Amino acid sequence: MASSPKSPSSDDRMNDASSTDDEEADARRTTDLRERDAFAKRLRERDEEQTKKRFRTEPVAHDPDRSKLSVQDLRNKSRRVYLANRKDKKLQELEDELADEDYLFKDVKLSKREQQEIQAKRYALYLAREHEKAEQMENVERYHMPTGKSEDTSKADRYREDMRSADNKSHAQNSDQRRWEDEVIHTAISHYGSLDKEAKSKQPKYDYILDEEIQFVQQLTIPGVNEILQQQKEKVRNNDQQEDEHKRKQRTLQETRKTLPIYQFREDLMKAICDHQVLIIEGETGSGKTTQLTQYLYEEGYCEADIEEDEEDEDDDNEVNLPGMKKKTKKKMMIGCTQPRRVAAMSVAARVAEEMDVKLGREVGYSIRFEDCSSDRTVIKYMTDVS
Ligand SMILES: Nc1ncnc2c1ncn2[C@@H]1O[C@H](COP(=O)(O)OP(=O)(O)OP(=O)(O)O)[C@@H](O)[C@H]1O
Repeated sequence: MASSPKSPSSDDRMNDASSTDDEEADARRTTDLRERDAFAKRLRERDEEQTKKRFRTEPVAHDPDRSKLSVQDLRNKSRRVYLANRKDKKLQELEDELADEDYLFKDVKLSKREQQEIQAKRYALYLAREHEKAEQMENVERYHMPTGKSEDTSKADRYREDMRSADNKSHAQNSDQRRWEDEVIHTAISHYGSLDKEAKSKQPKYDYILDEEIQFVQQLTIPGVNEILQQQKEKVRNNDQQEDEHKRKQRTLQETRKTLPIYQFREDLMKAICDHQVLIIEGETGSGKTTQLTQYLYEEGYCEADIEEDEEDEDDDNEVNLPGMKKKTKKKMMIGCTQPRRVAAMSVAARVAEEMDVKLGREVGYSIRFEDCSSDRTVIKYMTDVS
């Protein structure tokens, strides 16, 4: 016999209703919590996107080379990076400045100095850009000739080596190319032990001073008053010394002239020359015939002769010229001396110029084939027979 299902009592119905309500409330809470978390996550992500991160704390990979770097190396590297950035900044500034000047003073008439300044800036910018281009060409991957020096040989080389590995990845510290170079360099260097090795190692080691450093220091050093005075004194002293030296040399030359055999016959020779039209003088070689006789004649006044002129000089107002009276003027004459060889003519002329303390080619000169080293002032002239 089928029994009819038992209809739920009012209590049961109430219980059922309350459990359903609880479940719904739980589900709502869970959903709320999930939505809150999602919202908080979205907010965090958005904030992160909008925040500028100045410092990224990334884990530093262990680099064995890094630990070898000394503080000085690090300083150098940091300085290099700073200088590179600074250069870019300064160039940009210069470019902007020139653009501003172009824009502002395009139609204004600038003074010469201002124009020169702008031109100088433009030229500096041009040079800097060209330098940059050249640097880019340097970075092109290519074979670098090994220098044959180890890295700690010199500061300059170390710097170059460093730049090389930074420029070119294929030349990095552990690359094949680099290892091969190091190996070749190592085999090319001989190592010998020495007895005084210990003593040498105790000697103070000096660092290389680069030219740039010297210039840098010199530029910073402004000479003081005492230094300027010292420099001036030194200049005066040098001039005095030079003058003294010149005087001493002249004195020696004049004394040497007097020691020549011909010197003691000077008076007799001058008299004989005065009395005779043609004179043959015979003397030992080196006795002074060529160098001294010409000078004696000059010193006796044979280069200046009184010449009588018929024409009256109109320019000279002070002189009274009577009609028919002949006027006497001084005229420069030249003493000529022939030499068998061109070299002899040149050499003797140089010696006589030195003894007379004049410049070769002025008062004393020479004339040889294809070359005439004399002037209107020349009074003693040496020449070869054909010239
Ligand atoms: N070019 C010279 N540089 C230095 N000294 C020179 C030069 N020419 C001549 N003398 C010096 O001058 C001196 C006189 O030389 P000089 O030529 O006048 O002699 P010389 O009698 O003409 O000889 P020679 O008969 O060989 O021509 C020489 O002893 C020599 O010491």
